[in-house]
Amino acid sequence: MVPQLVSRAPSWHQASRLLRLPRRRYSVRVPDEAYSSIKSVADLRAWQPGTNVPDVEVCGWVRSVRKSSGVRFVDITDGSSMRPVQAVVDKKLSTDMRPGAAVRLKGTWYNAKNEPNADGNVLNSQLSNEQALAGGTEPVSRVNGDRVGQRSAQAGGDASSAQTTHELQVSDVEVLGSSDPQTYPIQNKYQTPESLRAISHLRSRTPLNSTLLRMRSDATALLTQFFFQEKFQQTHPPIITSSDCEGAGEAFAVKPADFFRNPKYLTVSTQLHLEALAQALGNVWTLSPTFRAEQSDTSRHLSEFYMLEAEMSFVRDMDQVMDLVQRMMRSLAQGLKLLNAANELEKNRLDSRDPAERLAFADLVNRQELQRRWRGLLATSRWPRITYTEAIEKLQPVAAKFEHKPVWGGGLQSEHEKHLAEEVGYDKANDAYVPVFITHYPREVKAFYMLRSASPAAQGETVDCFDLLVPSLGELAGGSMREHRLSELEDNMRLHGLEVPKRRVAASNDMTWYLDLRRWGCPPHGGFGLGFDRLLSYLTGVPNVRDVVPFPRHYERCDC
Ligand SMILES: NC(=O)C[C@H](N)C(=O)O
Repeated sequence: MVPQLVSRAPSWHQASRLLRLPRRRYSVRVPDEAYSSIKSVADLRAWQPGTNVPDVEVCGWVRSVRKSSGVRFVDITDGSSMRPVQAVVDKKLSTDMRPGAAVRLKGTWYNAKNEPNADGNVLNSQLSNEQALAGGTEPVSRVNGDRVGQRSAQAGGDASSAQTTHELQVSDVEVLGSSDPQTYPIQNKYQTPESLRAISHLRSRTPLNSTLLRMRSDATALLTQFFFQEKFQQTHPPIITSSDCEGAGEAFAVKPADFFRNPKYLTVSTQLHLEALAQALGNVWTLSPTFRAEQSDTSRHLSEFYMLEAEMSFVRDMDQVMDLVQRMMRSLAQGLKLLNAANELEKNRLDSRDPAERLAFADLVNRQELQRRWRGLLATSRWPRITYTEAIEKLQPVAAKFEHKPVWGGGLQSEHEKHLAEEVGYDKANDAYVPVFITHYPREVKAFYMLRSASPAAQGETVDCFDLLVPSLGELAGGSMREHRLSELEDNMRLHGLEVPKRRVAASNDMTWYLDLRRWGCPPHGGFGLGFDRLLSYLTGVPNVRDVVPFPRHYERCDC
C-alpha cells in the first residue's frame, strides 16, 4: 500500500485507534506493512517517501529542545544513529519533553522540503553540502521563511536536522521516563572524553560514544561471520583459570582463595585452553574478556579487555597464521565500510555544523591519518613481514631518537614498535599505513609455549612468533607456532624458570594438563591473539582505548 498523502496531523480519533495496534517491538513503527523494515531512528532518517506519512511512532530519548514561538523542535534519538530525528511539537504538548527524557511520539513523517510557501508553491529548502560546510543557513530561511529556516537558525541548531528533508510532526506525546535537565549529566554541548569517563553509566547516550558502541557491535558480528565462513568453531574458554598463560605474573587472583582448593586467577589469555579445544575441533576462535593486573596507566592499556584469539591445528607454516590475521582484518574493514556506524564516523565529520559534534570529532585522529590506516587494512598486497633481527638493524642507525637503545636480545619497546610501524609500514605509493609483522624474536624474551625456530639467528636462538604493529598503538596482535613436542616444551619451561610437573595430580594447580596435550596426538599448530579494543581504537581514530569500551577498567579505576 502506498502511504496516503496527508497534510494535517491525524485526528485524536485516529490516534486513539492507533494506540490499540499490536504491541511494538522496535523503537520506530510505521503504519504500512510494506515499510516494516523501518525499525529504528536510523531507518526512519533514511526514509524519504515522496508523500507525508501519518501514524508514525517513534520511541527514543530527548537529546535537545529548541524553542520557537508556538512550537518546540525536539531532537530524538534511540541510539541507532549518530544524528537524531527532529520532532516538531506543539508547545502545549511538549511540557515534559526535557533533555534526557524517554518518550513515545506519534505523528506524521513530514517532508519539510516540500512544504508549501504562503502562495502554495513547493520550495526546495535542502542545503547543499557546500552550503552546509560553509555554515550558511541563509538560503533556507530565505526560501522558506518560517519553520525550516528555524530548524537551522535556532540557537544550537542541529546540523543533521538541516540536512534531512523529513521531520516528525507530532500529534501525540507520552513521556515514558521523565528527566530533570537541571541534574542530567549529559549536556547538549561538548563534553571532554575525560569528563565523560566519570559518568560511564550515561556516556553511551552521547552521539559519538553510542556510535562507537554500535561499531563495536558491527565488528563483533562481522568477525563472527568471517570465522564462520572460514569454518572455525567459536568457543567459550574459561575466565577463571589455574595459570598465568603468559607467565608475566600479571594475573588478578580470585577470591575466596580456598574456594577452588588452590589459588585461581582471571585469565590473561585463553590461548592454552584454545589449544586444548583446537586438538579436538580443529580450528577454533574466541572473543573473550581477558584481564591483566599491569599497573600501566596509558591510553593503550585496560585491566579488562577483549581479546580475539584463534588457534589453527595441523599448521606448520607460520605464514598461514599471519595470512589469516591479514584476511580477517581486511574482511572486517570491508564489512564495516558497508555499515552505518563506520560510515557515520567517516562522513559526519565532513558536514558537521553542530559545534558539539565538531569538537567531539576534533578529539579523534585526523581524517587523513585515519584514511591512511583504512587504506592499509584494505590493501590487497601482503603486509610486510620482517624478522626481529632485521628490525633491530633498521632501528640501530636511528638509535639516537630513542630513550631505550635497540639491542638484539632486548625485545622491542613501544617507541621502537611505533617507529617500525610508521617507517616499514608506510606505503608511499598509496599513502597508506600497512600493518607490519615482526617475526622470530629471541627465545628468552618470548613466552615458554612458543616453538623454537629451526634455524637460529647469528646472535642467538629465536622462536617462531610474530607481533603485528601499527602506527600510534604499536602492538595490535601477537601470535606464534606452539611447541607441540613434550620434551622441547619442558625444556622451554625450564629455560623460563617454570616448574615442570612430574606427574598428574587431581585438582592440582600446575601445568600438567597443558603438558598432557603433548602426550596424545598433538599436531603442529599455531595461533594468535588480537586486542579487540585496540583494534577498534585504531579503526575509529579514538586515541584512548578507554573510550571504545562501555565501562573501562584500568589502573586505579573501576567506577561502576
Ligand atoms: N593467543 C595468543 O597467541 C595471544 C597470546 N597468548 C598473548 O597473550 O599475547
